[in-house]
Amino acid sequence: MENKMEAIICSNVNKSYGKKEVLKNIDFTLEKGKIYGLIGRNGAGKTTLLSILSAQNPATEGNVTWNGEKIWENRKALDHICFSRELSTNLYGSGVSSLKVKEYLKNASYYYPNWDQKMADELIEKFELNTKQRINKMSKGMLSMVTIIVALASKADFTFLDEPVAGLDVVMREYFYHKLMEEYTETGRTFVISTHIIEEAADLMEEVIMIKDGSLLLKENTQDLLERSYHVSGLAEVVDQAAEGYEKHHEEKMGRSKSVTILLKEGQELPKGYDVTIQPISLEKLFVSLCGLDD
Ligand SMILES: Nc1ncnc2c1ncn2[C@@H]1O[C@H](COP(=O)(O)OP(=O)(O)OP(=O)(O)O)[C@@H](O)[C@H]1O
Repeated sequence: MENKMEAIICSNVNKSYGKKEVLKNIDFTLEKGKIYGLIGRNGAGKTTLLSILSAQNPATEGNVTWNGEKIWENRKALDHICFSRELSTNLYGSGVSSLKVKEYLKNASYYYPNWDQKMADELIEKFELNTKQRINKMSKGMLSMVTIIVALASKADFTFLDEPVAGLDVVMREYFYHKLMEEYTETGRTFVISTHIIEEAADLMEEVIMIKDGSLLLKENTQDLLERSYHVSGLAEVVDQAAEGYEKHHEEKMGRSKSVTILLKEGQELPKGYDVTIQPISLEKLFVSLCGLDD
């Protein structure tokens, strides 16, 4: 199949609600054929960003383009973009919550031009969903299943999922990760997945997009990022000497001991010759170091 997928470019996007700036100068490119992990603390701006990237919400300033075209009110561009929003049982006023699952999926099938009913049916069966059930009678995990079905069956080139595994049990989470990888490998679609369960999904993320207080903290290949991130611990004064000149985060003192996370810059090597312990760090720990309470 001809690969027609192109990049989505987010240029200097700002979003304010009244005086509150929720997104500040977000500037990045989503390349075709990648799985991105979008991580940030509660309220960091992840959902707002995804809603702007899919033209469900207007930016206050800045632009989002697909294949060079602005996506806002652009049906052609939006045919290639799916943001399967988190459902809840009390979507007041939207009319969605009183729909039966099959009605909700039917609507989605009309909206997405490449809708794959076979895939939707397969997922419904695996998730053991009763499609006659109304959205407002479903459990949190079941609601996640419905949003996953819409995302995968949409076949959209750029597909965004907002905390897709919220409420799913571990068996279903594993199944979702497996299905996502399978779909990604077969089609080369682009996925952006926000999640708070970082470690579980870390292996899936080719790139990490980290948002902190509405700003883009980093966007980097996951492997590269982890290969330059280390935890240094030992006697406080020795750690201070060893970490001199490095980008430091999340310094923690415990009596005479201390630990710090360092991020190597390009060409920088690990400290040598100091009596300290230097260990690689997990993505989750790195996230806490960069976005945690103490920094
Ligand atoms: N419609 C709105 N009106 C006013 N403020 C809003 C609105 N939607 C979001 N916000 C605010 O924008 C900020 C970012 O919210 P957003 O939902 O994008 O964060 P998030 O990173 O997805 O959080 P979480 O991980 O908790 O889901 C929050 O401070 C939130 O209160």
